[in-house]
Amino acid sequence: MKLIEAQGLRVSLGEHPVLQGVDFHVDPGEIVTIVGPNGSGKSTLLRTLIGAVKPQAGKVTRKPGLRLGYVPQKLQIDATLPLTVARFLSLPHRISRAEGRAALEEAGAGALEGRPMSGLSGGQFQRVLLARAILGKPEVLLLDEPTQGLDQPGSAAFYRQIEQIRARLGCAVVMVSHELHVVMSASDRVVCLNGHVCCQGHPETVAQAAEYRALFGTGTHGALALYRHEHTHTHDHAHERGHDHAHDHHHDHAGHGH
Ligand SMILES: Nc1ncnc2c1ncn2[C@@H]1O[C@H](COP(=O)(O)OP(=O)(O)OP(=O)(O)O)[C@@H](O)[C@H]1O
Repeated sequence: MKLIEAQGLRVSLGEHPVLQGVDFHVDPGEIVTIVGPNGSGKSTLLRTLIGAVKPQAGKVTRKPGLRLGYVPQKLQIDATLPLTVARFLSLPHRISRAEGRAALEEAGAGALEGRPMSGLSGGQFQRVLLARAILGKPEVLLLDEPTQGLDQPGSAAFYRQIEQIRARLGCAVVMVSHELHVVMSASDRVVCLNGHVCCQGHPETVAQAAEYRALFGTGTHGALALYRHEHTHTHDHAHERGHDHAHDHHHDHAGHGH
């Protein structure tokens, strides 16, 4: 059974049509990444999936009793509220110190326990929200641009943490990300959104798709270079005729840059 299934979504915000004819689903345990240009409706899709935005047409079906963990891109909290990270985690359900620590550790925010919420950076804040989401033992974890502001090694480390969380909880993960290079290798499925679903599938398939290339160009170093690279590897040992060929392509693309 699918954890979440959306069919024919149409969402307008104010006068602005944001999503049209969007179908989307989440299977148990999979990592799905939503990519797309700025303003393409990625955050709106996540918010519609969790029920925070009502679609004008279409419907979202969630498995009855589904446990969701949602980490928004931003969340306003009152800066004058004296609230430590540990206290924030035990609202509204009390948790033990050990549970709080373990969740922070798992979210990559181990050192933040005693810090005031109001003093956290955007990235630290999201880690704390992730820790809070983990405490709810979600079946689906939805993350809106969780690697924003991280450098490349930082994001790669973050994706490894997400995979560990998935392995331990067995949860599905739906993420929005701009970081094509890292995303492509960390996802089971990529959905490319631009108001509608342009293309979707296995990361490699999407990276090669004409619709994806039209949006992101062929200068997405990582995404394409990564796969060229893997491709040459498989041929390295095989000593096939195709080897030089693949190798040439690799340089070709790297050379084209943007
Ligand atoms: N409350 C709102 N009222 C009117 N328009 C809105 C509202 N919220 C978002 N929008 C518009 O809807 C469109 C989609 O926004 P959304 O945040 O879903 O895009 P996104 O793909 O997540 O963008 P980004 O990559 O920049 O985060 C944008 O053009 C945005 O300006």
